[in-house]
Amino acid sequence: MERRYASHPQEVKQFDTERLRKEFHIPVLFVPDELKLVLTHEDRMIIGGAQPVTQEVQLTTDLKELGVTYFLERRELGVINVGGAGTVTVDGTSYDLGTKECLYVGQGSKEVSFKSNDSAEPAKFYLNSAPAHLSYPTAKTTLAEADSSALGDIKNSNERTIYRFIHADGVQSAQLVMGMTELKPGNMWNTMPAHIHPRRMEAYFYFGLPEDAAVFHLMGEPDETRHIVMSNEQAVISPSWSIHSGVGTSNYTFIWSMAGDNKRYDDMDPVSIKELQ
Ligand SMILES: O=C(O)C(=O)C[C@H](O)C(=O)CO
Ligand SMILES: [Zn+2]
Repeated sequence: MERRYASHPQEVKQFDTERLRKEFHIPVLFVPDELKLVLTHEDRMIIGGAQPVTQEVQLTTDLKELGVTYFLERRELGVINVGGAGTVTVDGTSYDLGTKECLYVGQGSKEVSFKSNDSAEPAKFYLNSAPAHLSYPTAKTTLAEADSSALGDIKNSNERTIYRFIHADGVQSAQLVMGMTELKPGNMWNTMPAHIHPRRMEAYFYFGLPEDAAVFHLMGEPDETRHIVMSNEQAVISPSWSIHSGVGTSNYTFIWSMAGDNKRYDDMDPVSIKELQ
C-alpha cells in the first residue's frame, strides 16, 4: 500500500508541478488482477482500485500498516463499479454490481473479494475506505435509488447530475460520504463556484474521459490555486483546506468521497469566483 502524508497549505504553496503530483495525484488505480491502494494521512482515507480479470481479487494488504487482523476490522468501505458487470462478495454474500452501482461494506466484514462477470469486459471497482468504529449494514445502491439533483446550466458549461449514494440521508456509514457527478455532453466545469469544507477531506476520481482528453483539476487555498492535469481513471486528493474543482477538454464523470467530522453533503463553505487567485 502506498502512503501519502498530510499537508500544510503554506508548504504546498512552494511545490512545483512534480511535487504537487507526487503528493496529491494518483495516476494508476486499475491493474489487471491486482488491488491498488493509497493511504492518505488526510483523514486516513484509503483510495484504491480492484480490476479482477482472470481471477478474484481479495481486499487485503500488509495488515501491520493498519495495525489490525483483517482489513475492515476498524474501517468501512465504499465501492463503485466503473467497468463491466462484476460481483463483490462480503463474508459469503454476493452482490452484483453493474456499471455506476455502489456497494457500502460495513466495519467488521471479514472477507471481501471482487470478481468480473466477463473477462472480456472486466469490472473496475473504485474503492474508498475510512476508519470506522461503529458497524452499519452492507448495502447496495443503484443510480435509480440514489438521491440525485440536477445542477448548473449549459450557459456556464456546468450542467450536471449529482448522485449521492452514501451520506447522512442515504446509505448509513460511520463517516464515509460518497457519490458521483455526471456532466452532460458539452459541459466541462465541475464545482465552480468552488467551495472548501475544513471539516472533511475529499478525493475525486475522474472517468468516462476520452483517452486524448484531460481535466485541469484545481486545488489550493482559494487565493493560492494550482492545477493538476488529470487523465481518464485517475484520482486526486483534496486536503480539507483546499478547493476541488475542474475543467475538462471534454465532458466526464467523477466520483467524490469524503471523510471527516460530519456526513452532511451540503456542509460546504462557498468560495465566490471573485475570491479565487
Ligand atoms: O459537481 C459538483 O459540484 C460536485 O460534485 C461537488 C462534490 O460533490 C463536492 O465537492 C462535495 O463536497
Ligand atoms: Zn467538496
